[in-house]
Amino acid sequence: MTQNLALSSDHLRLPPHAPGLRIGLFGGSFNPAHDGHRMASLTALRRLQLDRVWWLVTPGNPLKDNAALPPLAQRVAFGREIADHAHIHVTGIEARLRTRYTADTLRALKLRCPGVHFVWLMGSDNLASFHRWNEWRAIARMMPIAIIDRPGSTHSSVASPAANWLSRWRISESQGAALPDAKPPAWIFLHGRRSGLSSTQLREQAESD
Ligand SMILES: Nc1ncnc2c1ncn2[C@@H]1O[C@H](COP(=O)(O)OP(=O)(O)OP(=O)(O)O)[C@@H](O)[C@H]1O
Ligand SMILES: O=C(O)c1ccc[n+]([C@@H]2O[C@H](COP(=O)([O-])O)[C@@H](O)[C@H]2O)c1
Repeated sequence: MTQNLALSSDHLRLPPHAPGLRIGLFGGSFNPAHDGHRMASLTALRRLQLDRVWWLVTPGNPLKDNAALPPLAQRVAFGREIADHAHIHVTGIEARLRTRYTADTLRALKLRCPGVHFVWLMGSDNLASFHRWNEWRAIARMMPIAIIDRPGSTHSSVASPAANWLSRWRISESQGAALPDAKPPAWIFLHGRRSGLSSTQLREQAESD
């Protein structure tokens, strides 16, 4: 079988999609998934008027030590239990795409899903370190971005090098519904109900039990 056939859309088992749909892409280690991920997804669904959010459970964040990362299938299965929502699809698609860097994943998804209005979603802690990601400016040119506020990183994120570079393309929070149709670069910072939950905290709790 050729590489192309191996990577055909059917084989990739992408969640249902169609031209015109508005889909938020929420990448993460999900080690483990928690209610903060769910709350952030619900905020994005509502405020950006998305049709779906796909959780892209990474085989391994390229900037993290993944030696102790549980298997992808386990993190996806638990993610599905936590998400428990008709409009949130939890997938390990990066393993099937054989991509690790977000820029490569987004390029591959755009190619395979023509006409879909994708938005990259991330918590504010990730905006604070976004300038360390591979091809981060290219990511911002590929699709609109929505940042979801998270306790502990509100100020560091908006003062970060990436936020500084992106500042001229920031749209007002009241314009969330327009973001999925906006020509990138375009981004928004969503404030609202926040969750202080983190996977680190849950792993530490599990270790001390
Ligand atoms: N409580 C939260 N509120 C908003 N966004 C969150 C929250 N927790 C995680 N996120 C976002 O979800 C995405 C995936 O995060 P990840 O799976 O690394 O969870 P985490 O809790 O940050 O994990 P860890 O503590 O191991 O770093 C990231 O964009 C992250 O910013
Ligand atoms: O592409 C990169 O360089 C890159 C660097 C750091 C993180 N990411 C992605 O950011 C998402 C959040 O990662 P994490 O581990 O903070 O949940 C996840 O999809 C990672 O693959 C991507």
